[in-house]
Amino acid sequence: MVLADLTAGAVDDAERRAVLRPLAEVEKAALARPAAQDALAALAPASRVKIIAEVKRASPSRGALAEIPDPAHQASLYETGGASAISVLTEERRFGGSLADLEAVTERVSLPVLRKDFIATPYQVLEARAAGADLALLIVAGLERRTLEELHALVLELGMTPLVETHTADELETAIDLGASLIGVNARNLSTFELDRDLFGRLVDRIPAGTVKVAESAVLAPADVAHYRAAGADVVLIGEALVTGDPVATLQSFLAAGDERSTS
Ligand SMILES: O=P(O)(O)OC[C@@H](O)[C@@H](O)c1c[nH]c2ccccc12
Repeated sequence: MVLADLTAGAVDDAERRAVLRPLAEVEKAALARPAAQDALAALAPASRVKIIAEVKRASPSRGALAEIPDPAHQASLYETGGASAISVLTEERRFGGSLADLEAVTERVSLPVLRKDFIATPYQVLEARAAGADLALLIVAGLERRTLEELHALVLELGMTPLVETHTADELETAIDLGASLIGVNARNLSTFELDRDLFGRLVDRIPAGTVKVAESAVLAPADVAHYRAAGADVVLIGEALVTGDPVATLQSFLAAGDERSTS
């Protein structure tokens, strides 16, 4: 199973980092940071769709996407283009990211920043905060229930916002049980890499009012943003289209597409 491999690899890499930088040290750095931003407020439902713009060099399903020699510059273009938050892929093996990318981005932009990785240990959550992240991704499919609960609690304890990612009705139920305030539905199955752009629309009615709803992946054109917005997305998370095209112009056209009233 691919998701299990990705998670095992990410945990392995974190264990290697922990040899050089023990947990107590990272914890100290995490607690010394100024408070995390209120990402939930930044992503709250509004008259306009909001975008989490992702810094992403590659992916196992799409291969190499963009070099991104200066991730902080890329993120600052996202800020200029009207993004509401930034996502930084820190997984090294298949996505070509790093914690250094995350740190560079949090130093440069004033928007809330998400650590996008296969987080499965408290160490990785502490690393996220120590690097200045305001949000941390937790993928329901990749985690045992107890671990998910522990990590969710730790993210909150550190003042960050968990983005709880789901891909099935069962996973969504788990996210809701957890009390997640920010729930994502990923159109991409992380084990088969198949895409289902209509999944968000099929699951959205199960998400309780008061939860911020994020549609993740598969936005390549303005019409895809309009599609997710019409289905009820408060926020859309976009990577590939922003790293392969002009980030500012693309964001502006995507935000405008979200304004269009659906006729169906
Ligand atoms: O590049 P896209 O199709 O716009 O997708 C962005 C984002 O949703 C995707 O990178 C993603 C969603 N969930 C993840 C979990 C791990 C790694 C990556 C992801």
